[in-house]
Amino acid sequence: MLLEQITQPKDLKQLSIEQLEQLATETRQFLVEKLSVTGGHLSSNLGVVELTIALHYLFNSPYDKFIFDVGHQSYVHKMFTGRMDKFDTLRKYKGLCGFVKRSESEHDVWEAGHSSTSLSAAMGMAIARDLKGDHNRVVAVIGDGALTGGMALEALNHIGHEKKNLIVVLNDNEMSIAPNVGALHNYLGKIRSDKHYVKVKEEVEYLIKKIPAIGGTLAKTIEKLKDSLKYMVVPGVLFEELGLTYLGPIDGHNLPVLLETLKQAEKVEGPVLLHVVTLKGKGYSPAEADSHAWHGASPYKIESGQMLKAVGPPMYTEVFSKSLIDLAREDSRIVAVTPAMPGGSGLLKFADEFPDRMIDVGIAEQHAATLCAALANEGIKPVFAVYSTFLQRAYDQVVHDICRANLNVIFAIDRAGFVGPDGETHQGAYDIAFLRSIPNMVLMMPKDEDELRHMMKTAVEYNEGPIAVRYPRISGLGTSMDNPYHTIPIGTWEVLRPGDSAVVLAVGPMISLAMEAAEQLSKEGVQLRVINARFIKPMDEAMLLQLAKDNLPIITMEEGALMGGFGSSVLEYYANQNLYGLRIKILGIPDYFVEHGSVQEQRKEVGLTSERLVSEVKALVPRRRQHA
Ligand SMILES: Cc1ncc(C[n+]2csc(CCOP(=O)(O)OP(=O)(O)O)c2C)c(N)n1
Ligand SMILES: CC(=O)[C@@H](O)[C@H](O)COP(=O)(O)O
Ligand SMILES: [Mg+2]
Repeated sequence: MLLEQITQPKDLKQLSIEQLEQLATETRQFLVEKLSVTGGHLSSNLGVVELTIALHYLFNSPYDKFIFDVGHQSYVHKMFTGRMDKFDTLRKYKGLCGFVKRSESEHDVWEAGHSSTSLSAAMGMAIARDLKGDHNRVVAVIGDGALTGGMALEALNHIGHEKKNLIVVLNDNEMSIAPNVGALHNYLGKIRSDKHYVKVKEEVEYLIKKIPAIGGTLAKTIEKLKDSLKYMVVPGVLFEELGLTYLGPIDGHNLPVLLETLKQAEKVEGPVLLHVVTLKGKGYSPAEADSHAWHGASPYKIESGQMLKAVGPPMYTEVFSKSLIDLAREDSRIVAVTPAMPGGSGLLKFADEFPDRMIDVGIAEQHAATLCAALANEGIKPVFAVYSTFLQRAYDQVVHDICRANLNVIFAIDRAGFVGPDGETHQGAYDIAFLRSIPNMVLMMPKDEDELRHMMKTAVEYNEGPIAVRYPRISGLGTSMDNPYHTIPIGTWEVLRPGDSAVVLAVGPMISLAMEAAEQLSKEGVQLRVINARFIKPMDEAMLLQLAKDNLPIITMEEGALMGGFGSSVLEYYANQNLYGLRIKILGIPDYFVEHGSVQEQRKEVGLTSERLVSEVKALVPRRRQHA
């Protein structure tokens, strides 16, 4: 096994081309075996095996800097940089991160998780290199999906202008998570598949070489035409026009061609874009057949390709999906908008039933947000389906185009709270803090999957401006969902369990933990009142004032950043009401980035547990009341 010989990139350099090809085969076997147990981004990594081998074979990481866009396709890079023995801990608590991670290796020079940042990073590193008088190469690997992200186009604009030496490897597998979309995708498709380009390009290049032999005025004319002739047939003319030298398209699985073209790229003065065509999922037939399903794979049986899905109540995403379809059947104004996450956001069935009312804009959250604003402006009822963490990308559009204009946009914010294996770059930790401070925004979170249905109904019926419902990346509680849809009065909380020793204002999945704690405390004579603080904004002020009158200790509990979160808004409220002297404790995600692991492990790490709540209540309730 060649793989066992590779502990550092320099070990690759001793191998022959045939051995490198053998190494590629062994690498794929390793990935398929390891990820059958851990899960992870299988199809993307299977697609970049030869590319990653070629980069480490030719260049000298970490002196030469490799930047992986998103970073979900960096497993092969991790294998060749001394971390093969850690793959059993991939995306596990305190184990190997599923994205590039500087603390893991000197070869990990740039972290990501969110898409489309690699070209900006490459440009920054190229400018820094030149300012320092260094001469290392800078190589960004960006996918065709990531290239649809606005940041990538901002960076290309700058790269083409500054003409710094850097290499952009466009890994074009025609897929984002789902099939890629957009004009850029269509353009790349034309280059990839139009044999006309290749044929005519060869003839033109042959002709151009012959010009000097023709001589005379004809040669001069053709010479003048040369550039326009070249541009007519050179694929990638878009990139050439932007100031990059375009090379390709080449087969991204053909090692000799990859090596030859990368060597050619290295000699070019200024920025180069090398267009490599790959197959997402290559080498494992289930992933080749459906690279969308195998983008974020759960553990699976290798032979059958059967993923081991958790059994039990539906994920909140599934409940969102079904309720949206139910509501859209009754209301033709409803349109769903997704920034490249139709599968993860639960919109595939919606798209099947309403193909004209599901809009995938590519990895373009900013565009998606303002598109929704304009749809609402024209009387459509847009549902912006977006992960909490990716909504961060569109913050100005939410403020400037949606909330300021007070437009009826519905935000269906999935992956709100801890997300588990994706870790710190993907935690849905900040949407409470960054949304509640925007005027006109309504923000709610259901206690269970049934309440999510009614919150969707409430959102569709709401016509006073933007309204957001956030829900977590977990299964529901198994509550019945037979109740007919009804609306919930905006800004109303509900008492789920009476109690006169202390009060907990719990948000979303924290309610289950609060009910467990209340049960435990009641055995010790402490009656914890549990309130479903289902509207984060506006809060239920009548209930807040009553709680002040009751003068019981109050604990807030949210799976969101403490800084500026729901608990903060409760503290602000009482301070603004000059209601001092209340005993209030706020529980949430502390002020640091929580790394990958399971949701349960992440909650435990930050103390979002029923046990923690029990101890905090006991600390606040006078001893005499504990035995009442
Ligand atoms: C800002 C942002 N939006 C959405 C995502 C979710 N996401 C992760 S990978 C991916 C698709 C990337 O496609 P591509 O760059 O072509 O890489 P491939 O997996 O095809 O190799 C998406 C949409 C993200 N990581 N960041
Ligand atoms: C790499 C990336 O950003 C996505 O693939 C993300 O990992 C999807 O998350 P879910 O698995 O929660 O859909
Ligand atoms: Mg792709």
